[in-house]
Amino acid sequence: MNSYDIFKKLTKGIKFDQRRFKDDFKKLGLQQSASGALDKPVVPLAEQEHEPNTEGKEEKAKSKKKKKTLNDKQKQLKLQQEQIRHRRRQLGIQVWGADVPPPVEKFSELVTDHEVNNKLVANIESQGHTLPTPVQAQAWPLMLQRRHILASAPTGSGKTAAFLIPLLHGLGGPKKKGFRAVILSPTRELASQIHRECVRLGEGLGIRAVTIANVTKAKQKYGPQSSQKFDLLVTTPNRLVYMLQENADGPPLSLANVEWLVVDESDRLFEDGQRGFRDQLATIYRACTGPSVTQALFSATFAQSVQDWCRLNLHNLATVTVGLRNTASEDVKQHLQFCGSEEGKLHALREIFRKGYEPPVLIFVQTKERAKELFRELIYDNITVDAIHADRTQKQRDNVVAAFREGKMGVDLH
Ligand SMILES: Nc1ncnc2c1ncn2[C@@H]1O[C@H](COP(=O)(O)OP(=O)(O)OP(=O)(O)O)[C@@H](O)[C@H]1O
Repeated sequence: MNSYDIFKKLTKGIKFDQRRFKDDFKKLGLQQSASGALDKPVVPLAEQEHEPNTEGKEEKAKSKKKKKTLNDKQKQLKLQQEQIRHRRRQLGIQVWGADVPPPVEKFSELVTDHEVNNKLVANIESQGHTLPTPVQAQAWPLMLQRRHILASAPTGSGKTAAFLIPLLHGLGGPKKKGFRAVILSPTRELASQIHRECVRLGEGLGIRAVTIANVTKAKQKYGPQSSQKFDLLVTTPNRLVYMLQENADGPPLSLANVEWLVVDESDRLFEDGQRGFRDQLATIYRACTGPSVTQALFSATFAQSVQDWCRLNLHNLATVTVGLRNTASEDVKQHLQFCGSEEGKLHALREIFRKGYEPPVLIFVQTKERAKELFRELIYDNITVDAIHADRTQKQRDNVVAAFREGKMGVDLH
């Protein structure tokens, strides 16, 4: 026990006048505080470390608390991310790209989390759908953020509504600015189908969606001299390219105000086929001269060439794949029939029909010549069959689709 300890013990509870006993304090090695009250003794630095430093303790506690909050936040974030990954796994969704938002779980989230018009959500619910399909669940939040997207999901997985809902939301309502959204589809029939769906989903929003039935009339209706009272165009690329060809007064149709460009069945449109879709697409992209054009490409299969193009041309692209890449829908039963030769195909087909079949039946062939040939063969087999190909008029094509939809025709050739 040193002198200070002894002094402390002896003077416990007593206050000293430090000014009066200044010399004694000095002798004892005690320090005077500014207030004049007995203070801590001057202790060498080495000893100070052992002194209980309450200020440091507080800071340590604060930083510990801060660290804990940070850790808690990180843990929460990790948990959320794991939950999102789990949900994507459950839905068979794979995503690539930075900061991809979580998939939506319910239609109502579109209203609560993404400020989508109630009417639009009511329109999709009124079709009897209860939950978003996987491609819708992931494409909606992405497109609502105006991200470029490349999505592949099986046939019949609801891709049309996957791009239509964000598009209709983005357009908001009618404006007299001409076309602000363009949807490209490889065939006129598909374009009409998308247009029908668009009208159904957009009911009550006032957005004017049109499709080109006749190019000459369309030039007058949608040209620069028109009222510009239209917002969305659904068309095949070749019709649109025709409408973009310059004449003496400039192009008959302007895409200068386009904000959205959607390519449906993008893998087919990107094929290096005889119809040169790529060149047509390039012409259309060039005509969309607006300051910001969000692009969305949807298809049933995943094509590497399409992804390469998107990565090269679209900033901050998000890629979404539903199911295993390039596998058929699990809802479709498939059967592989070996036919041996070209002629064998017809025999095999006849055998299938002879055994009995349940209409409607759709047969896809490679070329219009093949469609014509097969049509000529089947028409004599007492089968109600018709064909759609590029040599048929729009009226004929529409009639075939109508008869097929109404069940008046058993077999349709494409
Ligand atoms: N959320 C949903 N729940 C149930 N059915 C839906 C939903 N959304 C769309 N559908 C329906 O699924 C069917 C197929 O949709 P859609 O034609 O959009 O598929 P798709 O993926 O575009 O197919 P394809 O690759 O053949 O063009 C339609 O009848 C559509 O009304």
